[in-house]
Amino acid sequence: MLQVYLVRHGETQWNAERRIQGQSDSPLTATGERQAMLVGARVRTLGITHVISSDLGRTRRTAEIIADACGCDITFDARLRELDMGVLEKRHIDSLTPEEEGWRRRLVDGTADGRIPGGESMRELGERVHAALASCLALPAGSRPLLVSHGIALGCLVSTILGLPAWAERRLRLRNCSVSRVDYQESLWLAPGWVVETAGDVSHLDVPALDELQR
Ligand SMILES: O=C(O)[C@@H](CO)OP(=O)(O)O
Repeated sequence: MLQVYLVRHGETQWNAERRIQGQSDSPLTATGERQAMLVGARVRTLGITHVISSDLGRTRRTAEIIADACGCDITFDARLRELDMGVLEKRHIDSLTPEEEGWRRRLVDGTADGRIPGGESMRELGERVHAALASCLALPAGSRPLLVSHGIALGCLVSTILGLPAWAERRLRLRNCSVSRVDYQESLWLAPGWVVETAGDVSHLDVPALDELQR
């Protein structure tokens, strides 16, 4: 059975500052670098064969650290990028006007085609992250890939695999450098297709990361 590991990148400067990134970027903090090293130490014995990463800087750096621990090359896939959050990118969460907060809330309150001006809808995000995951099915038999991506992107992926709407991603806390696992099963008896084995495991981190709402 194909097992795919899903890792959110390490803490970044803007995560720590509660600043919206989306497809904008900021570097890992020293904490983020350490988190990535702890993921590497955890997964290096799991037989990871491929590291596939969003091409944004924070995921690239996280993937480099993990791939080094696993002795793998890295493949970059832009479909694993974070949700494009349009005109709100780079903005501090606490600086948003009520109208701007409404744009963000529309993304999480069930409007599949809602979007922040200049940004991407949850429907569009779901389509591309599922396409990226499906690509793992074409890897050689016996492959065990690890995907490095982002909070909303991975939350959307896991939520929709569970049969929840894409916007349920806000109800699933995927902290920095959390490890999730999804398996692809062919069974006719149980639910064929992707199943969630683990979501948001941080037991390998010495200090569980805070997410932007907890800071
Ligand atoms: O883009 C961001 O600001 C956050 C949102 O959750 O995502 P990530 O830090 O995982 O890229």
